[in-house]
Amino acid sequence: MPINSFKDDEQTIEVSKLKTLRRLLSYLLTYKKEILAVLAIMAFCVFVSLLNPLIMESAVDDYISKGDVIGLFKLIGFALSLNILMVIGIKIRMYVMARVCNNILVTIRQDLYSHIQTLDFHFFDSRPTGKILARIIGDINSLKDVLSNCVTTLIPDFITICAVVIIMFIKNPVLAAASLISTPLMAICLFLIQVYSHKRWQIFRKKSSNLNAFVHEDFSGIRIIQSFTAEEETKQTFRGLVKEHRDSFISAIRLNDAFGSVIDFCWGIGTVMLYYTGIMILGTDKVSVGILIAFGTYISMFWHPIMNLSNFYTQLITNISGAERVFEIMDTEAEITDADMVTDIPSIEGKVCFEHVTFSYAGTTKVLDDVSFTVEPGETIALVGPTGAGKTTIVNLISRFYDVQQGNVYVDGFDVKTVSIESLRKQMGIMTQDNFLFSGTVKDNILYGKLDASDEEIVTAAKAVHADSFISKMEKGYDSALSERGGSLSGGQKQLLAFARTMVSMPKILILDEATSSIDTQTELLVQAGIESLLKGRTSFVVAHRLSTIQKADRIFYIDNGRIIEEGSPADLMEKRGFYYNLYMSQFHF
Ligand SMILES: Nc1ncnc2c1ncn2[C@@H]1O[C@H](COP(=O)(O)OP(=O)(O)OP(=O)(O)O)[C@@H](O)[C@H]1O
Repeated sequence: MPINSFKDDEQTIEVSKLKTLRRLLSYLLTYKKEILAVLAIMAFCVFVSLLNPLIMESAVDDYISKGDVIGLFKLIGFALSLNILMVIGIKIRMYVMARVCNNILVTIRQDLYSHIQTLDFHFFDSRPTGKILARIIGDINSLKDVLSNCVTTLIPDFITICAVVIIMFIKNPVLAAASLISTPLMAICLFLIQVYSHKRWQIFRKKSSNLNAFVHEDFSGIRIIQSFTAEEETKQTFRGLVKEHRDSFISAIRLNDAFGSVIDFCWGIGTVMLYYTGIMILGTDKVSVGILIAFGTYISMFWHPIMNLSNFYTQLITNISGAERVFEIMDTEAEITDADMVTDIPSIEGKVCFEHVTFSYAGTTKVLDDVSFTVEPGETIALVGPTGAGKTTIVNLISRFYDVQQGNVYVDGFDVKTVSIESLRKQMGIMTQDNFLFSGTVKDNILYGKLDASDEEIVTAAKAVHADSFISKMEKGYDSALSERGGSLSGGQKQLLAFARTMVSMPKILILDEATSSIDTQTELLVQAGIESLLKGRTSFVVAHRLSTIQKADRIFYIDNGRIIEEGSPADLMEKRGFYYNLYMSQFHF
């Protein structure tokens, strides 16, 4: 997957608008009863509005012209009652549809969120978080009106148009043909406009997404920006993105305006033709004043729904690209998934074996090249080597965050591709340098390691890694609230808390990827002691640049250029005076 950033527009897959709309509308099926009720109300409203011109015709031709005042008042009373009922019906319809549509948005949002959680690192590596947010929030919001108007506009207006056309042709084909003469012109113009309009709205959504991605990235890194006084540069980038966003909107909205103008123009032609023809043939046996007045109403009853439909269509064109973007992610399949008929890995001992593993992220440059090793249960392995050598990649493959292209990774003799990912990762504890903490209490954060952990287990884990002392000093202890990413804690405290989170899960395999980098030397000694006692008999992989943290490792793998080029106990490697020895000497300046 190519890497996308806020600077690049996302590449979306072209899907037919009809297919997208059908898929969106399928969500309405869950609310059949509500939709049927709304349609029944709408049918009543259409019936009343179609009856109104006939009542008017009758009022003129049957009552006013004959001076029948009582009859006229009765007719008005009847029409008034029907119209009041129609207004009540419209209110109920609006309430029901608002509820249905909001429920559907909740469902789509939940579906999308759940699906994104199943996606693997490849997906998250390839796009900024802000662009994912844009789809979950903005794009889904844009679907509300489309859904609602599909039921309240599309169906009743379509029925109204058909009914009006039929009534007009039944009452007087000549006047009907004159009134509708401009419809073919309208159809051609609207078709041409929509082709360009859809493209422009797609561009607008991509620009919104870029802006979202930038703002998210910018505020996530605001401390860096302020410390390097780079505010002016980021302001300029922001200005550029806002301008692109605005321009793309203006370009798209300009075409939207064209829809209304075309309809107004065609409506005007139809009205002129109706009255011209009507006046020419007025007084002949089939054209009375009442019919001409009724046609005047019918023509607006024909063009009003057309205008509504065109507004709906504009809205559809504007927002369908949001639906396309939402469904595109829903259709994205994780590359790392459980195989068919997968089984859970049983409780493991912790043996890890790499067999001729070759791996690359993008399928081009080899990051690991024919790596083989076996680690026995309970062994502590330190991975050292220059930056970018492939240390993190090795530990990522053990947890199956990526799949190897060649060779195999085994845990307790099970190929990691053949067991369920959940059962595998549940038995591992992974700590990275970026120890992400969530907003919530200290306790909530530790519970992420084991959701059903008791208070006692939480405190034991925290004590084991010496996090208990600083947590107890906090105002509310384990119930103290943390801000986003643990912003209220020091770097070292964040790491100790992340340690406690990992410890509480009692993993059989522990991965510490630069996990002690923010801890001061004094704390590091304490943590080291905690880890040693707690992880006795557990397999652990420690990626470390600070060699002081790995002196008690059973074996050290020196990685360079995706290969293990030196391996042995710390003492053996020191004696060998090879790569590790040189690294050690350079760090401790002997
Ligand atoms: N998600 C990724 N997508 C593409 N390439 C990646 C990704 N992660 C790492 N790489 C590349 O793979 C190579 C190995 O990276 P890795 O993180 O395994 O190195 P490392 O030895 O852990 O480095 P460090 O000590 O600096 O953490 C690097 O060249 C890096 O640029």
